[in-house]
Amino acid sequence: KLYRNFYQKTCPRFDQIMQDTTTNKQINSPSTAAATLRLFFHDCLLNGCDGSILISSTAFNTAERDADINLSLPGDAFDVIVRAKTALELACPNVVSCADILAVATRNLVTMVGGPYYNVYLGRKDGFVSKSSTVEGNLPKPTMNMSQIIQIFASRGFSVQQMVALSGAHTIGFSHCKEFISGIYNYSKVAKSDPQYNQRFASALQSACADYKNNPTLSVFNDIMTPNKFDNLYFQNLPKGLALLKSDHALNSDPRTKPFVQMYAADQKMFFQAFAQAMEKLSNYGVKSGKAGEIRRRCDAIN
Ligand code: HEM
Ligand SMILES: [Ca+2]
Ligand SMILES: [Ca+2]
Repeated sequence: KLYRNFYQKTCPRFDQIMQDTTTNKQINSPSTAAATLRLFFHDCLLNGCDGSILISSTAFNTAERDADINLSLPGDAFDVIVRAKTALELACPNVVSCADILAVATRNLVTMVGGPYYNVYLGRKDGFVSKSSTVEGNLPKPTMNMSQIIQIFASRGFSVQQMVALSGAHTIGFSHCKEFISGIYNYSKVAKSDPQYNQRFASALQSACADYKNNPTLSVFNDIMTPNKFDNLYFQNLPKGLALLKSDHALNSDPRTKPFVQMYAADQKMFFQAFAQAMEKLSNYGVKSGKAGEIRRRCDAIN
């Protein structure tokens, strides 16, 4: 259903325009890569990779992006999509879908910050449905237990190993204090084999988040070692007690996921291969073709 050179005839400058737009945006706003990767993940898990996350609410419909969990999706991620769409509409009107733009922008940005390249096949149509009421339970939350998280991925055909590889996305970007605040005060000292928060890390987080109730924008890097570089340091941090979210910690303590954490911590090449494969699979998940979708004129509204 998807093709490597889908826009070759209809929009020959597609690749170039995508490359220019993502590069400019990332240079001017370095948080764009992580923002867009999370946006893409949240798009694909609901209704497949169909740009449903890009739709704005109207008087008649509260859209996915206004569900609680999506309110923290940064404006920079939406902005890079709007910029690419604007440039593409000038070059080849009514041809390129917002879903394709989001998939390619994500790949370009991941590669730009040091991550692996993977192929993104093209020809996705944009979906007609985006409802905030369908979001709950369909996206992982740090408070879920590992069985719940595994189930969210398994129901979409992703193995435990692929879920762990995809979680390596937390090698870039940040989390708001409210996402991990409960863990940094009542963390317990446990056996060396299963460290929870490193004590100094927990105190640093406590001071970084001291004022979070007054200032809900306070946030901390997901990977304190190399926050802006896509690498395997996220996995190396976990056994050291330097994971930020409860769900990150859990990857290293649950026997189902720990072997993969160890593997990717030891070997960045294996992580990159697994991540690239899993991202290619995610990019194809639930894509729409034919009458099941459309080419949106604006990414934030159904035609
Ligand atoms: C495994 C279960 C997962 C859970 C529980 C989880 C949860 C979270 C939470 C709570 C945040 C912080 C959001 C904020 O405060 O703004 C976050 C950030 C992020 N997540 Fe996940 N996530 C998971 C998996 C994934 C996957 C599979 C990807 C992508 C393939 C991903 C990509 C990201 C990125 C890139 C950020 C940083 C966003 C930014 O800097 O703007 N996450 N995640
Ligand atoms: Ca979607
Ligand atoms: Ca990193």
